Amino acid sequence: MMDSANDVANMLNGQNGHQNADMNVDETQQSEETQATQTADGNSQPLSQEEKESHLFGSLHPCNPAQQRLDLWRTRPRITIGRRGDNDFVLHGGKVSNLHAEILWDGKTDVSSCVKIKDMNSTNGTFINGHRLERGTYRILRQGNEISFGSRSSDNANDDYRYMFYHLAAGSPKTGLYAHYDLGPELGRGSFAIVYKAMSKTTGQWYAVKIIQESRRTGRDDASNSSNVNLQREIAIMRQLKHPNICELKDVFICDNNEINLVIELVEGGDLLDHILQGRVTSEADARHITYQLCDALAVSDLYDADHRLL
Ligand SMILES: Nc1ncnc2c1ncn2[C@@H]1O[C@H](COP(=O)(O)OP(=O)(O)OP(=O)(O)O)[C@@H](O)[C@H]1O
Repeated sequence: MMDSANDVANMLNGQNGHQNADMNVDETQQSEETQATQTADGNSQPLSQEEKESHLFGSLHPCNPAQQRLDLWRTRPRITIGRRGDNDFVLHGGKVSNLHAEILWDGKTDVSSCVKIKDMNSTNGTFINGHRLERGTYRILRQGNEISFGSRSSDNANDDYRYMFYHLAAGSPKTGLYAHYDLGPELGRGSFAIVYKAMSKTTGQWYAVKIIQESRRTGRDDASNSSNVNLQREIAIMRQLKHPNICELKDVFICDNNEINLVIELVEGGDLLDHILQGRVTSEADARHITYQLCDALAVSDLYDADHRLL
């Protein structure tokens, strides 16, 4: 059982060479030297940060320099946090409840890896990015979320138990969508897909990523040969479609779990339907202009015999 945040940090420094925010330069250098792998010719090579942290599913980095970094070990997928001594992490703040929150990891080490936090009916609340969780409820913890155990009091700087969450279980992806794109907020949902705003890691340019689940598209979990052939055909057609009123397909990723990720041109400004419902199409001339653009795009897609539902 880990007794306190300090004990955990000390243990990590001693046994695993993990660095605290307040570790001095000499100690840091020494820790990097001791964390080396032996190559065949006897030379040692420093471990990458990812290798050094391969025993962790996440870590909590304090915003308050008086606090220690909290490392979340893979061997302990359920971690309790609170003021009482029997918690995995003991935080002594006046606004921290005896049992304040728990953090749960689903044990996965690929991009589907998920970490969640539960507020354990704390008196002063658990906050994610400044928003208080309802007592006893859960949230998914995402990379970069700020977690606060109890609200920060303005008159006592030490009573600041805010931490930045790092999700380490999945490592950095080497292939697939997540190797090339960082996903941003959800843009919307359709019958088959959830669409996210996404940024190319190489160019910094924004796109829309349509994540299509096989089960939503075909009603089955496994991809049949015929549905795969149809999909490949549709993708081939979409790649060829070039029209100012059709979002250009930039990239396609087909995952092992039959999920399909389409990276397409981002169109900002919202849905046409919302536009109409909000009364922003006011004149016949507006309606004519929109209808013309729709028909023009459909005419081009018809030339390729494309499936309009996928467009
Ligand atoms: N290229 C894009 N740029 C910006 N937002 C998009 C883009 N594509 C889709 N969206 C948003 O995502 C939502 C879902 O899109 P999707 O294409 O999956 O479904 P749909 O065409 O709206 O509905 P259905 O699947 O029922 O035909 C859209 O309503 C829109 O808000």
